[in-house]
Order: sequence, then C-alpha cells, then structure tokens
Amino acid sequence: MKITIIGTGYVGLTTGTCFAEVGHEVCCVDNNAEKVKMLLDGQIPIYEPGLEELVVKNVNAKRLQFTTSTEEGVKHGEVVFIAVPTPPQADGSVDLSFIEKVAREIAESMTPEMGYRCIVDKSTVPVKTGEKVGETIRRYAPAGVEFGIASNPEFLREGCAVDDLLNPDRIVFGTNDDRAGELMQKVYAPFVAPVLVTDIESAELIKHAANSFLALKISYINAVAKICEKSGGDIEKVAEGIGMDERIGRSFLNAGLGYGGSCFPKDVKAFIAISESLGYPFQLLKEVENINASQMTHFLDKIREKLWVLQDKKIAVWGLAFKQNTDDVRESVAIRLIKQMVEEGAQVTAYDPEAIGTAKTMGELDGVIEFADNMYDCLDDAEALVIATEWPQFANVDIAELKKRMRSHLIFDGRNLLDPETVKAQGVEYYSIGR
Ligand SMILES: NC(=O)c1ccc[n+]([C@@H]2O[C@H](COP(=O)([O-])OP(=O)(O)OC[C@H]3O[C@@H](n4cnc5c(N)ncnc54)[C@H](O)[C@@H]3O)[C@@H](O)[C@H]2O)c1
Ligand SMILES: O=c1ccn([C@@H]2O[C@H](COP(=O)(O)OP(=O)(O)O[C@H]3O[C@H](CO)[C@@H](O)[C@H](O)[C@H]3O)[C@@H](O)[C@H]2O)c(=O)[nH]1
Repeated sequence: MKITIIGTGYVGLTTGTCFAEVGHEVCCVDNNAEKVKMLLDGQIPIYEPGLEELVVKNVNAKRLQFTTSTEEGVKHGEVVFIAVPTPPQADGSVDLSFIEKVAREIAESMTPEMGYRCIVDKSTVPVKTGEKVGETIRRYAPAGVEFGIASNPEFLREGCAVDDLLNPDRIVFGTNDDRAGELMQKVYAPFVAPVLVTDIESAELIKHAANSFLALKISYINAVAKICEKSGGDIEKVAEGIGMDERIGRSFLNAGLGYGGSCFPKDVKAFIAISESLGYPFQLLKEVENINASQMTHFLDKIREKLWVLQDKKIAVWGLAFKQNTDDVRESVAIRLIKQMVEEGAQVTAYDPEAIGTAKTMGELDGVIEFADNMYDCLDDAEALVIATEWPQFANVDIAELKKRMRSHLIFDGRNLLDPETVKAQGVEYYSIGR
C-alpha cells in the first residue's frame, strides 16, 4: 500500500525504509532540503547498522522515495505518518510546535478529491495530542476532506533499529475510527508480531509509560549498585539473581553511568510534566531522575578520590555516544563527564568507534579535547582510562597492550564491561559501578 512519512530522521527514515522492505510504496518527506538531497544522492545521514543497504535496495526497487514537499507526500500516501521531533521545553513539558505545524501542512495539502487519509502520529507525544491533531486538521483542511486519526508509538532502539522494526516485540496502535483501524491493520499485515489495538489516549500513554518504566529499571539497579558498594555486594550477581525471576527479567538492569540519549531523559521529564498537568505529582519518576543524575557525580567522585586533582592529568576516555552501536551523542553521559573533567583541568583524549564525527559537529568538545583514531592510540601516556559507553569492543581490550601504552595503569569502568578479577590479576588498578 502507499504510505507517507513526514519527518525523515532516525524514526522516519528507518520506519519508512522498513515499510518499503516489507513491500509498501513509501514516500519520505523532510523539510531539511540538505538531508533530502543527501538521501536522493544515496547517502545516509545517520549511522544505523544495516540501514544503508536497505535504503539503497528499496530505492532501486522504486519502493522508497524522498521529497521536501508535504503536498506531494499527502497526495502519495493513503496513510500519512508524522515522525517529527517533540523536544523538551525548559520546564520539561513537550514542545509540540513541530507536530502542530505538520498537522497544518497536512491539512492544507488535503483535497476532497484525493479521498480518505489516515493521519498517524508516530512521534512520542503527550496524551491527548491525537485529539489536537484531529482538531487542527479539521480547522485548516478544505471542506469535504475525509480523514481519521491514529496513534502508533514507536519502540525502536537506536543501534538495532532495523531489527526492532522488522521483528518487533509488539505493535501498538490506537484509533477511534474504523477506517483508520482497517488501514493500520493493512500497514502492519506483513509483520509477524502481536498487535495491540487501543483507543488513541491509551496508545499515547503506553509510549511514555514504557520509556519511564525502562528508565525506572535502570535507576533502580543503579540505586542497588550504591548499596552494593557500601556493603561489599556485587551488582552484576545481584542483577543476575533478580533478573532470573521471569516477572522481572534481566534486561535493563545494567548498572552504569545512567541513561542518556534523545528519548529517556526527555520522555521521563515529559511524563512528569504531563502527570503534573493532570493533577498527579509523579514523585517516583522524580526520584528516577535524581538517581540518574547522581550516577555521574558519584562516578566523578571516585575518579577524583583516586587521581586526587584532575588538573593537568592526562585522561583517556573510551566512548562518546550515549550507548553502543550508534553515532548519536544527544544527552550522552560520556560527553557530560568529559566536559566536567575538562572544566577541572584534565587533558582528555577520547575515542569512539562511530561518534567522533557527531561529537565534533556538536561543537562543544572540538578544540577542547583530542580525538584518537583507535582505542589503543587513545591510551598513549594516559594516567587513567575512563570507559563511558558500552561498546562491545571495549570489553575485549588487550590488557598487555593497554599497559604498554598507559603511563599509569588505572581503569574507571563506568559501564561494568570488564571483569574485575581478570583485570586486577594483570596488575591494573580497577574501579567500576556497584562491585
Ligand atoms: N530516535 C529514537 O530512537 C526514537 C524512537 C522512538 C520514538 N522517537 C520519537 O520520534 C520522534 C522523532 O524523533 P527522531 O529521533 O526521528 O528525530 P530526528 O530529529 O532524528 O528527525 C526528525 C526529522 O523531522 C524533520 N522535520 C521537522 N519538521 C518538519 C516538517 N515540518 N516537515 C517535514 N519534516 C520535518 C527534521 O528535519 C528531521 O529530519 C520524536 O518524537 C521522538 O521522541 C524517537
Ligand atoms: O540496562 C541498561 C540499559 C540501558 N542503559 C542506558 O539507557 C540509555 C537508553 O538505552 P536504550 O534504551 O538501549 O536506547 P534508546 O535508543 O534510547 O531506546 C529507548 O528509547 C527509544 C525512544 O523512545 C525507545 O523507542 C526504545 O524502546 C527505548 O529502549 C542509554 O544511555 C544506555 O546506556 C543503561 O544504563 N542500562
């Protein structure tokens, strides 16, 4: 079927490409002309494993096209997805101006002749946004147009987005309109996954509630890690023991520097703001945020305790991305940690397998720290190594090579990637989280 996606970023591009991969004819719209030009030239603006091959394959098969014209997009797709940003405002509430603008543009592109359109919100939005999108389209569209509204939250994780989209745990959509419901069933018919159909409000809430729950799991295990440190327990064993209970599960119980990225920090904040606006102060989530913020400061205290003063200390940092397998540095704890160490006078050299380019583009670190070409060059003459992102290759470090390169053999592992006993047995001083 013919599908349009408005907003060709992480979500729009990967979703559009995967819809094309399962046989739909997809038109991706973006108002960033440079991005569209890149895509038309066969270049992928983001790093996402497996995505480039699928884009090229589906463009060649004429199932995937790109344009800057919303009008063209609305004309193309019977189902029109909105996948534009929903950034946080200073008070934590969601900036819905991108959504409102797209809703207006869709409305102005619709004509009675083009037939029914199902407008689907895929961006992460506060409950009741679907209702507002419907009102906006009704207000700005010409008389006689037919449309329905649906909410279809996206659960993909960066770094494994293609697999998450092609093999999802579940598909959730909400609508109060039968035709929209039928079209959404058709969109997802090629996917093998349980489908949950709800009302619009529940679908919107599922997204914020799911992300907040995952963030809560991370903060919970990080709080338990602090108790481990005070009592002599080992957080890895504790997480394993907790996670063996099927009701809890082992995933998202990795203690570390806390959660970052473009989703959890903003979505937890948004859910707190949404709840507050509805008259419920979500104290539990405020504590989730407090614990998350304390992870980095607590880790920095450990570094200060061992290095005494950071002024003029040469520190190697492995990791810039907010997590493994991505070049995304938005809300990256690694970057915040580096900035704080630099502020205290440390000389930082950083390495990341994919995120050096994006970190440089961000501008905050360029000229402030050095970037190394590989993980071992990063260690030359360093007095300490800080592991800030959970890239799997860091876990396979050759300790003998590390010892040759570093001036003193000290590792602060913010992601518990290494085995303390193995590292210490090779004569390296080693500190991690909760063990
Ligand atoms: N990144 C993720 O992992 C992820 C996962 C699930 C949900 N989400 C949610 O999906 C939404 C989009 O996130 P993202 O990470 O893809 O953002 P992004 O910034 O990577 O992409 C958004 C795109 O929308 C385009 N855009 C903005 N206004 C437009 C307009 N009027 N017309 C056409 N294009 C327009 C931008 O140019 C940009 O390319 C957000 O609500 C986010 O919370 C993100
Ligand atoms: O046990 C864990 C798991 C993750 N993290 C951190 O949590 C953050 C987020 O990780 P992850 O969830 O893997 O990445 P995202 O790509 O941000 O994906 C989340 O946010 C997306 C956007 O809403 C959702 O679609 C996904 O379902 C949700 O997992 C990263 O900083 C990780 O380092 C931990 O500290 N411990």
